[in-house]
Amino acid sequence: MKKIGFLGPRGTFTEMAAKFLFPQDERIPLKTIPRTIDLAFNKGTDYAVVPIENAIEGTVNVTLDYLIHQKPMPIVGAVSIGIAHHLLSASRKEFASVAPKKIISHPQALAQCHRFIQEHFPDVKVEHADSTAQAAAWLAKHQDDDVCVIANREAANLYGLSIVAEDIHDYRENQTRFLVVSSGHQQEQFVTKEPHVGEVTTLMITLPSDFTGALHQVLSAFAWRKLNLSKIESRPTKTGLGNYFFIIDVQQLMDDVLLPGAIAELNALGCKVDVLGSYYTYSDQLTRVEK
Ligand SMILES: O=C(O)C(=O)C[C@]1(C(=O)O)C=C[C@@H](O)C=C1
Repeated sequence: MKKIGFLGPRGTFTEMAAKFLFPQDERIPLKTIPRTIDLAFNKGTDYAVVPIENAIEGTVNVTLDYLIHQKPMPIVGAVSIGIAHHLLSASRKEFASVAPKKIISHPQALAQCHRFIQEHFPDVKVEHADSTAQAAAWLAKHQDDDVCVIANREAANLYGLSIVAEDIHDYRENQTRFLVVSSGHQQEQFVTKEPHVGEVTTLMITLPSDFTGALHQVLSAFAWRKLNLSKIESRPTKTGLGNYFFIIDVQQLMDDVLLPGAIAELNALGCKVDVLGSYYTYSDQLTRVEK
């Protein structure tokens, strides 16, 4: 049995992702995303499951930055999970009579429900929690009728809270992608019964200095080889204003010819290229049953 660290407590979306890929393994809830990554880095777990990107709100910067700048570890898998947010209260009420003074949740969840909050509770104080389930656990403990939290159905059930508004995320097709990173402790590739839905190699590309047409040249190394890209993102190197690197997802596993050729071409241009991982992707959309 493997040890899988995830952003806890029980009832987070990250737990759903970890359970989907590792239903039989020991899942260990951690308080924050950095702590989840730290424990795997220090070989306290075999794998960490961490959110990386949401369809509405974009990149989970803390995950990306922490993995790149603090604790680099190979990405060995990714899974997309359908995300449905609900408004929860300590006591059962009609939505019309819900009048919280405060709404608590994870910043990503609050951002994904921004329009709902603006429309129904424009003057209510919004407070950040380490995770959606952590906000739910707090409300279960404090039974405060002036507070609502945003979390999933699993958290409502686990912590005995009532759903006072369902599906409050601003866009219907809401999904979050989670990465599986390896402590390098066991074999890097993990085994799952789920069929994979895609293949990705994630590259981090640092340009030598800002030169004209740099991004164009980087992209053409992939384009003429017909290497399909599914994501390109720039993040600050944190070495000074205007210094960026690119994270690029190529839609295939590392091979012997095309990707090494593209990397050699980028190296010849003076770019530094790090392979952050080459892995299968999974999705719960094939198997998910709407509740
Ligand atoms: O708070 C949770 O339940 C999480 O698993 C974190 C997280 C995130 O960081 O994006 C995961 C999925 C949703 O996008 C909202 C929150």
